[in-house]
Amino acid sequence: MAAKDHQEYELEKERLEFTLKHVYKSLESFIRRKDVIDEAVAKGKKHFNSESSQQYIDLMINTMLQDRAEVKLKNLTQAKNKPYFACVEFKEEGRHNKEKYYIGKMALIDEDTMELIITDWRAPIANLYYESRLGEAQYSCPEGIIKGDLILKRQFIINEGRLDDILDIDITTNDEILQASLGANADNRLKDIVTTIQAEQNRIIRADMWTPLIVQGAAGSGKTTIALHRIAYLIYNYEKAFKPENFMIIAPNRLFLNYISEVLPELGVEKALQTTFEEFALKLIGLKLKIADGHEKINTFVNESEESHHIKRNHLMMEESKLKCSMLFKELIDDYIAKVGESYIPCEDFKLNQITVFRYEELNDIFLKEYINLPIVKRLDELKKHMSNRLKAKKEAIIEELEETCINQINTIKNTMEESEERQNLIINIIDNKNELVGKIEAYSKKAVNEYIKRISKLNPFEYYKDFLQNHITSLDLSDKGISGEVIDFMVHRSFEIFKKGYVEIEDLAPIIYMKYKIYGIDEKIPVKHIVIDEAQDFSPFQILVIRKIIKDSSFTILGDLAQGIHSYRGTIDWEEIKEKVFEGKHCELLVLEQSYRTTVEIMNAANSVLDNLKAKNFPVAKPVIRHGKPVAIGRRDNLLDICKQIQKDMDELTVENYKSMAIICKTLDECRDVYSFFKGSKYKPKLITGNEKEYDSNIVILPSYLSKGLEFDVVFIADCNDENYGDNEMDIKLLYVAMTRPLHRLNIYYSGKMSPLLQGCKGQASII
Ligand SMILES: Nc1ncnc2c1ncn2[C@@H]1O[C@H](COP(=O)(O)OP(=O)(O)OP(=O)(O)O)[C@@H](O)[C@H]1O
Repeated sequence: MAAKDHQEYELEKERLEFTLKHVYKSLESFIRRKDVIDEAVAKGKKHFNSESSQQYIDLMINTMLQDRAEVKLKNLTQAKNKPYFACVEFKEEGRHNKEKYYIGKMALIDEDTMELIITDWRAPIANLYYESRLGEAQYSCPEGIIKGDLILKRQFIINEGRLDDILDIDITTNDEILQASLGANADNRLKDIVTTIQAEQNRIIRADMWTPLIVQGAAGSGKTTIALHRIAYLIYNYEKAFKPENFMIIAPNRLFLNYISEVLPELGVEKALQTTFEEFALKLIGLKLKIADGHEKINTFVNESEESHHIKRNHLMMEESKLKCSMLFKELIDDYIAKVGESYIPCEDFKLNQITVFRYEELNDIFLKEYINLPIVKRLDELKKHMSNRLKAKKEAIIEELEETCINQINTIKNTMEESEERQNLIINIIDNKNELVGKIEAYSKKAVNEYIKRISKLNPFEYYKDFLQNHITSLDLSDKGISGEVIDFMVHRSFEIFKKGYVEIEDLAPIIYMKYKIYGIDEKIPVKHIVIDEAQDFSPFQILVIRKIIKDSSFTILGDLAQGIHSYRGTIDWEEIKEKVFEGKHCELLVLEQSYRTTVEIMNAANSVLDNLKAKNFPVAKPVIRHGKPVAIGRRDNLLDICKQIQKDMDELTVENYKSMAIICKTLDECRDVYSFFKGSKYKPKLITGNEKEYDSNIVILPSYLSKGLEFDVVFIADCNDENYGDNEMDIKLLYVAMTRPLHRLNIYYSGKMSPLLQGCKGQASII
């Protein structure tokens, strides 16, 4: 239905004009205001005098105002096109009048009358739009729960300031706008979904900031999208307490960060921190370490050959990763650090001038017991205070004793000798000796503590880690923990081979940070209050624990999908472990998202049938939103070359159908390279993704399945899905599942030779091409 056919079209059109008038008015006033601020900042910078603290404060304030004005201007400019997307009409209990609230991406208030013209989607009352049905409804806000009657829920389609459609809705799921939005084609970036956030997603976005939240969400359930909306929501609601820089997203790689980079600015959030675990870890460790390319390892695993020594080596590499990422490894490091502590201070008494100030046992007791909760090096600082205080008291007593001895000696001389030059010289000698001794004691006492402490040899965290591997772990028998000596020997040997080349692996980062945390303490100020971890199934509990320990008092939103855990050998296989080991019994919410929005029923059902091959499943299966499309196409071709030729033909047809983004997903990087050599001269100019790209800037890509996680495309071609590439094992099942859940609209699977047995379940519903 066109907007004009709606019975309240004139009324809504008038409202839109009224709103736009205010948007323009506000925009003009902000442009003027910003000009003034810009001038003040420019002046402040030009005449900056570092000695004047007032000038510094003024410049800081003006720069902050300038940032805010920029965001506001950007929001207002967006609002010119689409000032709001919905409205609710609500009659609060006990009030006579009903009120209409127009909900948009930002709030707008008439500064003369203080009338609320647009309500921000993050405001408490906007909850009515996302979660309530018509009739009795309520929402909670800082003042408590507000009850009343929800009379109207209306969506608007507004483009470039023009009212194109009006839709009165009740049930929030499955509405027309959601269908239209899901049916649209993907460009190469994730987008905001404020208009169509679903109730189950809304609950996650608005969940309490301080309760750790884990979200197990099926492929395409909107985890990444809602993680970003949650940040925008928290920044809005905690605006007074926190700045955007207090929020940090940790994602798997730079390419992914680039892919999601437009959502936050679209939501009016500019400065939230975005990083990968590797970057974050390297900064914290502070040493010049290089990280080995993690994709090589997964590529080795997915490339598994039939040769037994390769199978064996891959198995040992997986066991090594598993061990380094396990909580057992953390406990072994704890034991090692306890041992380091036990022999840390010199095994000798602390003396001054042959007089014992502290016995070694006493010192060690203070070091090991009194300050056990401090990092080792920080304990030394406390120990130094004890030593200095005791030394000062001891020194004063010694000097007093010397003074007394000196006086006694002089008195004896005076009583036993006649006044003479010799007696005078003797007394002067005694005084000089005493003064010299006092001087020596004073001088030595100044450096005695430091000299004692200097005898302690300190290693840097990486050296401690190497020592732990080489000397501690090799001396242990961990067979009762299921770790064979062979795995330990392999781990140590392989680790040192990598270290010698100047690299560490991602698995080494959490242990090295943990070493630093326990031995040195982390002094870097990390001003982060809330951490969002996306694709968290690829993070080990140990990694998350380390983040939690070093960014104290921060809260967490952790989102992932165990079904996509292709790095499960170093990731998480059960959220309960994170609840127990990372949050140590603290109340922690685990929410599940089953509904999947990305793809069609046909594609999701086919992907689910692949997942059915997994023997042990500890996660709910994705349920597609009702959106039908073409059946999944499966076809056999003679070889990879023929598959490429077929894909090129498909691309020609699908381009005519207006599909913009397409991906050819292969199992391995080598296979991707082969496919790329066929396509690189073609008009499609695809980009080969190898895992080290920082920018996501192409509509047609060729990539290995393990790098496709998190991304989405209008069309996906899987090549080559034969029984050699995708066998009936956990890794292959997950890789194929990830690849099959990437398309929005179309999925064509090609194989040469024998079809993968994993496709048996979906073959019946597929179209054979
Ligand atoms: N409420 C919604 N309204 C409209 N689109 C939505 C909604 N929720 C999710 N989507 C769309 O579904 C797709 C999948 O979202 P997203 O990538 O955030 O899911 P995900 O759970 O992180 O997926 P995966 O784990 O498979 O990478 C995106 O295109 C997103 O815009």
